[in-house]
Amino acid sequence: MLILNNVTKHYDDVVVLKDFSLFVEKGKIYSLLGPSGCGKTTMLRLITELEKPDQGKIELKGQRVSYIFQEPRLLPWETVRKNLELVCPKKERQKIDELLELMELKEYEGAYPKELSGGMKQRVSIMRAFLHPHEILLMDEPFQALDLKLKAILMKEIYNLHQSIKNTILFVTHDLDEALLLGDEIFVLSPKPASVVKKFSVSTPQMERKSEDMQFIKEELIKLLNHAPI
Ligand SMILES: Nc1ncnc2c1ncn2[C@@H]1O[C@H](COP(=O)(O)OP(=O)(O)OP(=O)(O)O)[C@@H](O)[C@H]1O
Repeated sequence: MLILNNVTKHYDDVVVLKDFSLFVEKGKIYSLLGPSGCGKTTMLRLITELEKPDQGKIELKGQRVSYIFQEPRLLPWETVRKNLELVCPKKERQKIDELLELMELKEYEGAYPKELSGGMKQRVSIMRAFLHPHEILLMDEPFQALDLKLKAILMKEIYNLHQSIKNTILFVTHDLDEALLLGDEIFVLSPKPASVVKKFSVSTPQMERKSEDMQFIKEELIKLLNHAPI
């Protein structure tokens, strides 16, 4: 469980979050859908404790946090394998080989980040986030720079990994289709200062979601977002 209780955060005279509250249950995927600049990244930074709220409280209850950023952020002077080993406890290193196989990057384990394409680097950073011991995974628009095919593959892989370790995922995006494909719960955020405008639960399992089944929620989301263009 993760609770944000009436959190307020401002930078100089800009109020980014005001009385922001969120209740997150263990083991679910939450899509947080909100317009650009509404304060999504700020909220994630507060959860990682990189920043402190001005008011309110964030309760992590001892859970560890892992993070997938918008861009890969790998250590450029280390190989793919070393980038992964650095976050992975020694006794769990066999997982690195399993993941390299799964992500079809085994033959690149000795390569340096500059030798990889953007999509390959983002795959390594996804592996790294899953190898880092955690209960809560924060994903900050991780598919932004990727083409549609790779995005679909990675979303499926992230879902499969989530199913195997049952982590809690907070997935921040401004892409309606991404939010609908991955979330068990979808929270629509207002423009800055962000607040939760509406919540939707999606009961259809992720791998069985077809666009026609999602049409109703999609139309509702579009109506809400039309008041806050994304
Ligand atoms: N360190 C900072 N100092 C000053 N202002 C900041 C800082 N970090 C964020 N902001 C401001 O806070 C607001 C929210 O930024 P944030 O990055 O949290 O939004 P976001 O919803 O993640 O945006 P995007 O979808 O474009 O990534 C923006 O107006 C931004 O300029």
